[in-house]
Amino acid sequence: MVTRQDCITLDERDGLAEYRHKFTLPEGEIYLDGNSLGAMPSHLPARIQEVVVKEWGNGLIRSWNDAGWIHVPKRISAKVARLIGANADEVTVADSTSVNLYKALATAARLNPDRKVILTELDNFPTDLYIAQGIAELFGLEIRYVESTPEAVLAALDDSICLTMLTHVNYRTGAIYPMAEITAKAHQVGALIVWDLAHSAGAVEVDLNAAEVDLAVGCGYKYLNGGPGAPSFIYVAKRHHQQMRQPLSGWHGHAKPFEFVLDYQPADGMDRMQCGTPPLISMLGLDAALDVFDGVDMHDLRIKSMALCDLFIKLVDEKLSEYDFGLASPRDSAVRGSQVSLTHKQGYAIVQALIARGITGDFRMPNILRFGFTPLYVRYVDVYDTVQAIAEIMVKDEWNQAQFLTKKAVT
Ligand SMILES: Cc1ncc(COP(=O)(O)O)c(C=O)c1O
Ligand SMILES: Nc1c(O)cccc1C(=O)C[C@H](N)C(=O)O
Repeated sequence: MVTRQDCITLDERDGLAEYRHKFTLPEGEIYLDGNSLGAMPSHLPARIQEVVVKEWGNGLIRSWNDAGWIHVPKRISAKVARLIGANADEVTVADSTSVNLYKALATAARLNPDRKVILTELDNFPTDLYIAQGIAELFGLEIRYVESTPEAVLAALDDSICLTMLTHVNYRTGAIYPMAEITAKAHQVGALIVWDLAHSAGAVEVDLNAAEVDLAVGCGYKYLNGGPGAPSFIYVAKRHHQQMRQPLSGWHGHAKPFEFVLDYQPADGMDRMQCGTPPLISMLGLDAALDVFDGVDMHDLRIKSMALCDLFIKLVDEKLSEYDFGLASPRDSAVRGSQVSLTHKQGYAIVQALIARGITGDFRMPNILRFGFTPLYVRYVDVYDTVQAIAEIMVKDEWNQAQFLTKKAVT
């Protein structure tokens, strides 16, 4: 049996423990939803204040040059690139994940014009599917949906596929696809691949270059902690840069934006993936947030992430065996991201009861209780206290109250 003291000891020995102090979390709260919205790095308010008051308020339009605003996307891109195994000139930060998916899918479709099928997975995150549906309509493509398993995806890859779009770490279960194997098979049949790294970047080790990935997108406000609605990133392998054309041909993606010429002429490299004026306040928030990763070895982070998740599963086995919980995530940490999802028919109410106790996870339809373990700020003792709290909620039927049973509009 794992004791609370065992967990405290693990925290004392944790090489990443000091990083928790770089975040501001509400006193007494256990936050297990960094896979949806990352926690706030403590230095962010001062930096945002400086951006607003000094750079905007005082520097006004001059700050594009004086404060270097014009170079911000490039600076951030280099920080993101390190976390996903890419070169700095293969990444740019702009827009939302949905918009970057739109650009990525359209770019891939144009790079492979003779093929007619987008291959994707049934349990992909809805925005990915909706964007693919929009692209399919525009380009006259067909979408083929397969079950969200590596086997189903590998079996469906044939020479009709134009592009494959998959989310590397499944948002509901946390299952990880074998990126290199699937990418290699896609290439064998002449298809391109677009990976969504929303639940991977900053949470698991990703090596886009080693896997020879064509395109990828990812989110700035989850494990990268950039703040609500922080811009996202897009990656395109260097070998596609010459031919790539994205459809959102805005002036920030123009070769000479300040010459104000009549015709669109795409900029070289990833600048081409820009569209309009970047949301600077948000961008600079992400820029500052990424500094938290300075000195973090992604391998160490992954080891802690796996240990937190394994501990959670072990404690669930020990303390919750009589309450009809299921495990929706893989038991094998090698194929599981930085989250663990349980199933329970009263999942929604149990999550609400936990939130009322100051422990934030979330609920995903139809019956999934989702717990994200962000290794930079979640402690082993938090894992213990969470499972202990679930056990108490079950023993006392604490979930069975009107305010926990009524679904909220946004969760
Ligand atoms: C896999 C995945 N892709 C994309 C998104 C979000 O995209 P956007 O930031 O455009 O809302 C999410 C979560 O919101 C997600 O889980
Ligand atoms: N992006 C979100 C939002 O605008 C509102 C509420 C939640 C979110 C999320 O990020 C959800 C998240 N991507 C998920 O994995 O379910």
